[in-house]
Amino acid sequence: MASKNRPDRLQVGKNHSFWQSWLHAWTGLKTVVIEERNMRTHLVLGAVALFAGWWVHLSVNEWLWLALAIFLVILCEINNTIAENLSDMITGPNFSPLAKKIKDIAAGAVVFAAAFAVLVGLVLFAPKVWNLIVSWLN
Ligand SMILES: Nc1ncnc2c1ncn2[C@@H]1O[C@H](COP(=O)(O)OP(=O)(O)OP(=O)(O)O)[C@@H](O)[C@H]1O
Repeated sequence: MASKNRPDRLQVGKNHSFWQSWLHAWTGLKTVVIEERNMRTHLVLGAVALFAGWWVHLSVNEWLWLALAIFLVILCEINNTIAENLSDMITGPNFSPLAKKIKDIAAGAVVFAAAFAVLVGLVLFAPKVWNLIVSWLN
């Protein structure tokens, strides 16, 4: 079947419009959220951090650091999912030392970004929580 006559779900050629590109990107994002438990965990923790930021009245700069930390973790998780799917597509259910290397490194990037997020969280929230505790005690 000619590429441009295929139903959308069988498309293999280039997108025909910005809208179609956007729709496929949106489908990709939904797929990561639906298929990856870790992504849902990151989203919940990110939402908790955003709520905490609203609660302690972060400044504009602090919001930017928090947003950077959340976006980095999500980007790395998306990247991790791409690496997992590519590996699975190539190796299938077989053990492959290269697939292991690729998946472990991609997972390492997520841990690296998560460590940055924890650091940002500590720098932003620890002093404010400490001040709150001190004001409650006095
Ligand atoms: N085909 C394979 N060959 C060798 N090792 C593999 C293979 N598939 C998975 N592994 C190992 O199992 C681990 C987990 O696999 P995979 O990343 O597919 O699962 P996951 O639960 O989605 O991981 P994550 O928690 O990073 O999202 C990999 O990091 C890798 O060490």
